[in-house]
Amino acid sequence: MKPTYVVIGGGISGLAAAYQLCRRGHKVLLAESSTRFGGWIQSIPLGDGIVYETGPRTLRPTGESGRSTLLLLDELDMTGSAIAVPRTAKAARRRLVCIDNHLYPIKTGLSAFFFPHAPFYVPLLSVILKDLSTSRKACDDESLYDFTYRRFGKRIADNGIDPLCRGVTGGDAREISVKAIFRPLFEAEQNYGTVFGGMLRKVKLPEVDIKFSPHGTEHVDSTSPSVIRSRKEHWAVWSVNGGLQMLVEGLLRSLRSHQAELYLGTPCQRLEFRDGVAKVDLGRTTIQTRHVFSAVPAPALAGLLGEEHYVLKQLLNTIQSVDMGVVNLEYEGKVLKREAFGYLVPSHQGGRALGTVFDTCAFPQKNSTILTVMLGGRWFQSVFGDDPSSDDLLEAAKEEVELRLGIKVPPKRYHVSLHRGCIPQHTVGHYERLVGMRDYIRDHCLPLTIIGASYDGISVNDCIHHSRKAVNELNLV
Ligand SMILES: Cc1cc2nc3c(=O)[nH]c(=O)nc-3n(C[C@H](O)[C@H](O)[C@H](O)COP(=O)(O)OP(=O)(O)OC[C@H]3O[C@@H](n4cnc5c(N)ncnc54)[C@H](O)[C@@H]3O)c2cc1C
Ligand SMILES: C=Cc1c2[nH]c(c1C)Cc1[nH]c(c(CCC(=O)O)c1C)Cc1[nH]c(c(C)c1CCC(=O)O)Cc1[nH]c(c(C)c1C=C)C2
Repeated sequence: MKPTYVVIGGGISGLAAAYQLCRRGHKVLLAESSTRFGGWIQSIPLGDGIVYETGPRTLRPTGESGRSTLLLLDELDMTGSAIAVPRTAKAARRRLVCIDNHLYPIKTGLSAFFFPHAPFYVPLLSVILKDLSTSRKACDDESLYDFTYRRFGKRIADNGIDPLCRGVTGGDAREISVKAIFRPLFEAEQNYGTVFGGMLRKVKLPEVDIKFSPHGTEHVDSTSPSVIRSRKEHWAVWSVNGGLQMLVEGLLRSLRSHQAELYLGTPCQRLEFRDGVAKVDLGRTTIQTRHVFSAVPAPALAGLLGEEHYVLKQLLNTIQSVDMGVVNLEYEGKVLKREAFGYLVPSHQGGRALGTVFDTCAFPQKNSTILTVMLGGRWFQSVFGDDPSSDDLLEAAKEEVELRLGIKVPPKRYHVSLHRGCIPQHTVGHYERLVGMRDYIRDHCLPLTIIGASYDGISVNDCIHHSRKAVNELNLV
């Protein structure tokens, strides 16, 4: 009889790992502490066909991990359920930055190249020249802000990179590792001296793509119908009909058909390792397994380990996450003056919002306009205190859309979420600490694999890709 492998955490990372284990013919037990699967992926259907996303909403089709998710969609027989925004659509292309309550599109055309425009106020040509004339600083890592300030100048760092970082990590570019967002740019400087020079050489040498890849080169099948479709139709971003939760449902269907044991309301309470066997304490029962996949946030895993693993616990506890208020606002008819993906607010503008997504520009829903205001992030405590109410968050979101978008009418419906610790912060030195964690696990022969947004990337694509890769790379019996 085959041994049962245990996965703890039923977010997308845990589900993807369990799915891959099942595909490889293994028996799986998946334990999730909450009352639902999906983790931060949560789509709320309102009954009349309208769906709100309270977590992720768009996926990129490109890159190794982007193609992994498309391949998964095909494997789940869900090829037809993808909904996509082409690169030519304003809802994908136009990303706005808010400065002094004005919304400026980030221009990349010829005029932006030669003439200064808000929000950068410098021609892009001078940004390139600054990079080409700045000498290399050899280092293992640097903050995203310091890197871009040094190579591209203050305006790009303050009005481009700082808001971009808020719009991806909810965090502060002065703390986030450049490798978390711009690893190819960082490596271009380290390997070739300048970013633009390095990127040009990368274009000429296809194998450099492999070198830049932070996590190896697993082949993803490019004959996948969804990958082919995404290229033919020039997808910029995509989602799933009915919301990203449908991807979770697809994985669950497959897991059930493989007789995986799926437990909700079952927190792992302790993890012990002895003689190459893991003891997983699930409260009601304790399971012994040859290998456990931890897909819970890093500090949650630290809390499960005994003091004998003090060094690993300390490393895991360095990966802290930020809190976010997410407020979905729905209006009757069209209330936006222009189509766009949404806007971001640089940190130097202060305020409580990180930015707002114009959901229905990308994916129209009936006659409604749906906006999602993202609040707080790294600044959550300082702007909302310890314990804001849903009303506080709703008021902050309504004030935000009135101030920046001129929307004075009350929303027809809304949904408020307070996501505690929702986005892990990959701060300067993260990837070196990650090596330390994996070395510890290997050197102590722990039958443990760490997967999830805390480690190798926060996007849904990265979570899926690295979970499946982790299963493939292990020599399981
Ligand atoms: C508001 C928001 C917007 C986002 N937007 C995007 C986007 O547009 N595109 C994109 O690609 N990504 C986006 N992301 C990021 C992405 O959604 C997450 O990084 C990803 O879903 C994390 O998945 P995970 O499975 O690694 O972790 P989680 O979703 O955190 O799952 C971990 C699971 O472990 C469970 N757990 C915790 N402790 C225990 C325990 N002791 N025992 C058992 N179970 C336990 C938790 O309940 C949870 O279900 C967004 C995230 C947020 C919060
Ligand atoms: C305003 C805050 C946030 C918005 N989305 C997120 C936050 C914190 C979370 C988030 N968004 C994306 C990812 C995945 C990153 C990835 O590597 O794919 C996460 C964790 C997608 C994303 N959002 C923006 C960009 C540039 C990306 C990368 C993929 C893509 O190009 O689409 C920018 C952005 N985020 C938000 C807005 C309003 C916005 C731009 C206007 C909301």
